[in-house]
Amino acid sequence: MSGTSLDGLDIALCHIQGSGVDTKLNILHFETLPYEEQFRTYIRKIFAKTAINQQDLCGINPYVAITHSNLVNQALAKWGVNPLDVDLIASHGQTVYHAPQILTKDYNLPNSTLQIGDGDHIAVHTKIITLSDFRQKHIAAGGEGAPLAAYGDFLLFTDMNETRILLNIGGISNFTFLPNQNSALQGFATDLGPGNTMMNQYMFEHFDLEMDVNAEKALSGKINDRLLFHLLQEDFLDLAFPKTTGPELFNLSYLQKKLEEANVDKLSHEDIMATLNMFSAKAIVQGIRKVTAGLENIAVYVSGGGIHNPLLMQNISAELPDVKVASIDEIEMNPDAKEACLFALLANEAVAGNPDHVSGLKDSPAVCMGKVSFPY
Ligand SMILES: CC(=O)N[C@@H]1[C@@H](O[C@H](C)C(=O)O)[C@H](O)[C@@H](COP(=O)(O)O)O[C@@H]1O
Repeated sequence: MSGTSLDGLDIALCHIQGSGVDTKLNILHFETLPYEEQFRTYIRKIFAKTAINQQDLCGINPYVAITHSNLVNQALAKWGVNPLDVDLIASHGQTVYHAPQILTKDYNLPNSTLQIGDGDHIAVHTKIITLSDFRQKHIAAGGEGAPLAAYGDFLLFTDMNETRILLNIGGISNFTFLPNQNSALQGFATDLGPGNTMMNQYMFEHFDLEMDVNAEKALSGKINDRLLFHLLQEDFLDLAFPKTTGPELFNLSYLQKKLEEANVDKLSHEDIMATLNMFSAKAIVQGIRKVTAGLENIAVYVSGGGIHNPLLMQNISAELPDVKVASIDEIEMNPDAKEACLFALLANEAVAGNPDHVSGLKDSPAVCMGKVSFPY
């Protein structure tokens, strides 16, 4: 899995038995192998941009696949695993544009999303059968191509008594709502708004750093309430669930527009980072509050890069004093590995499962996803 933050490729070697609610998934190895600067520079040329050079897009598609193959081969060598012992690769690829109609407002064109890193190249370079391009069938069957985490979350983490919110804070934040098994409610998943993406973009632009490590910058700044108020004025945040978004909306132009609307000047970079941090927390908490009203025995289990931002986690917990907020570690899943594992599970469902397994989910079409590429 490679997400919006462009930090590296998340590689999970999973041993899977069974399918559907009987799936048993064990993580044998997990590692995030960092990207080199050249890779990030190429992706940034086309990532979430409306105008790009087509020759770049054409070449970056196999380049992503070859880079990912090399990283997978490196990981297997490091773990002492023979590629012939690996049944399948599930490759999410790299999202370069995510365009639901709510973003484009062009209703002649369907919802769309584009993940590059061609599966045939991965199969040939790793000699492992590869499933890729998971999001297209979700759209073909009526969805927005995301969040796909719903499927794995539903199969692996539904609990008898506890109502669970599985919150993933990547570049964009999303959650899967999993009512307990005795509830008449149905589970579903939705994006919420920015996770780390605006903070990361700001750090890159002004400090030439990939992220605000340990929230150092945000912790030394002061929240500007006017800017925060304007950041929160966005139609997307008020739309009904489910909905999806990306850095196509939540980016530095968005921040610039809000700075002008708020008419504040002389904010330090640190103040802006403190405000962006609270903006992500509030967008997340507002989303959670919409589903928790009137419910008891709720736990929020967090995964994704955001869990390493102490201020973000503190801001979220402080706004949810009546709800248990914990790392997804607590229900025996590595918070960094979760999304990679979920794609392994999707691939398992495609080859051994049944679309009916996920028919209990609301607003997530009951389909098996992924396209098959053979090495020879
Ligand atoms: C359209 C798209 O690509 N969405 C992904 C989003 O997909 C998850 C698996 C989903 O569909 O349920 C992911 O959570 C996030 C993680 O980002 P990173 O933590 O890797 O930065 O990136 C992107 O928004």
